[in-house]
Amino acid sequence: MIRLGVNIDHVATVRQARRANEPDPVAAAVLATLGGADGITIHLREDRRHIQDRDVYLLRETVTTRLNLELAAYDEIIAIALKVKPDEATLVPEKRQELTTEGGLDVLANAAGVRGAIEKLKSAHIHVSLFIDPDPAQIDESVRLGADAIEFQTASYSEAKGTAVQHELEKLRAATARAVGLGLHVHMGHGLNYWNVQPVVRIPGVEELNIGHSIVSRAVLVGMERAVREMKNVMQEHYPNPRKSG
Ligand SMILES: CC(=O)[C@@H](O)[C@H](O)COP(=O)(O)O
Ligand SMILES: NCC(=O)COP(=O)(O)O
Repeated sequence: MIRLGVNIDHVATVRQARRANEPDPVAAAVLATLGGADGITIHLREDRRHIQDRDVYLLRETVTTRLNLELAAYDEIIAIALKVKPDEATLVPEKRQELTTEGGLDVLANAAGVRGAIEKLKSAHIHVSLFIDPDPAQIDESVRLGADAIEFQTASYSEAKGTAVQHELEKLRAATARAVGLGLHVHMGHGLNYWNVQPVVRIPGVEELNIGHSIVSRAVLVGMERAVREMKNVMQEHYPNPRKSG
């Protein structure tokens, strides 16, 4: 079965709306875990618009599953990662002016910086993933740079309309097959929700999905534990079961 990493960034977005102390992402992580989350994902942005340094340190102490820290390759943030030692670090692109992450990290254009970041993180025995487009050249370079895993950005798929949806799904299927063939662990994330996740869990070779905004949006209405449980149920219901296929 595919693991679910719950991204709790936007619990912190609600807190930061008033620069208050609640809702606490640490409490959200406990509830997400009770709901069946296989890991917790957080994005410590350079502009600290949501997750704060304090959240990262406390979550390292309290997360009992896997802590995945998303970060851009800024020296300051890498230094925090080396201190905190998350189970996994996912290198992502980042721009202050963006509303949310836009596309995948261009590991070809940023090879030197990405290689340096990977070397530092792996020297601290942190599993490294690269958040990239489902593109053969990006996959091949990720292998050359020494990544343990890649996370295909699914924004292009989640924002697709009409016939483009199947085209984007096919890109994800082909990219996953290529990456698995090259020995990479394959994750996916960005813009996945309770409906568009269904075809994604049927892609052979995907090991983990990182889902945040749609789960937090549901959690605002029904609570985090139930929102995560419902996502796990959708993933399990649509995951290909060899026994079912007869
Ligand atoms: C990399 C990615 O797609 C998300 O995990 C990331 O966290 C998005 O950034 P925001 O959560 O700040 O929108
Ligand atoms: N890397 C994707 C992630 O962690 C969550 O993205 P989203 O579901 O908040 O769009």
